[in-house]
Amino acid sequence: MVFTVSSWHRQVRLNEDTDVMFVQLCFKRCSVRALLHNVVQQPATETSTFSIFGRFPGARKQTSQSDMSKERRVLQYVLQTASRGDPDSVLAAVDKYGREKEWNMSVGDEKGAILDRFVKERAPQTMLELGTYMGYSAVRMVRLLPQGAKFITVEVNQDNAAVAKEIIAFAGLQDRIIQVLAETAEVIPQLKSKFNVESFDMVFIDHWKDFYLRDIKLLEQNKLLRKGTVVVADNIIFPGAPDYADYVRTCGKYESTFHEGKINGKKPDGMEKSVYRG
Ligand SMILES: C[S@@+](CC[C@H](N)C(=O)[O-])C[C@H]1O[C@@H](n2cnc3c(N)ncnc32)[C@H](O)[C@@H]1O
Ligand SMILES: [Mg+2]
Repeated sequence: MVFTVSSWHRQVRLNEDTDVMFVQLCFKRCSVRALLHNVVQQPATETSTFSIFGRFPGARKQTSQSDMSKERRVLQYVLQTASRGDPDSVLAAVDKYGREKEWNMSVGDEKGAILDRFVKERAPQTMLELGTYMGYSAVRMVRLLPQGAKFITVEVNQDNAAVAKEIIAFAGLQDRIIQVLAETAEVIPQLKSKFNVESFDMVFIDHWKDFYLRDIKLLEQNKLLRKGTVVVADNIIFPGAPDYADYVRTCGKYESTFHEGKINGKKPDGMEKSVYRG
């Protein structure tokens, strides 16, 4: 059996013979016990993908509030405190929960405001997001898109995608967002044929940081970028995507600039805006 273990910035494959110390080295902030706990909970399929930070399909049933995943607790808070059909109130609720109760890896309001500016400036008719998570950034961007714009967001974790679906519907944006449950490398080559897009005016990259470089190259190879496409990548400083930042700044294909913004008002981070030269 082969397992894929992922955190929010790294993914490794392992099998029964993999040295646990190797896995722990790959995930410095995670205890071996946490990793093994998740390995033994996996159903015995040939290949399994799971996150060390979430609950997995087929894992224990949630029987109480404290047993719920963090993402489900955020969803519950949104449903209880935001106003149905009001995207701004949904964003405010996710931000408030993150600040006052439990942090989550949504882009947040400080970097979100920078993202808002980029979306307004570009006014994309076609947009792709890599990494939906709970749908916060999708709601954030789609509320500013011109009517009739096509917005596709890709997520590999089905629990996250399910929470995002409910948050997006509560915000009233279910008819304006195409949610795709897939691994980005698998779906990028199929975007043209399956979703009838020629290329994207804007792309937001915010999935596992090790995949940024692989996936921007895939977007280039599949001719999904064109002259003027704005590619925005989050978490350039923390957890960091140094190989990606180096590529967009030095390969000559992009006009690239860094935009600073903190995580939760504290931790230094920022986004890279790279305009494809075509
Ligand atoms: C940082 S979160 C995205 C946050 C979201 N953009 C927001 O700001 O609201 C990263 C998400 O990317 C997903 N992900 C990671 N690698 C992926 C891949 N290769 N394909 C699809 N989704 C992936 C994770 O499951 C996680 O939900
Ligand atoms: Mg991010």
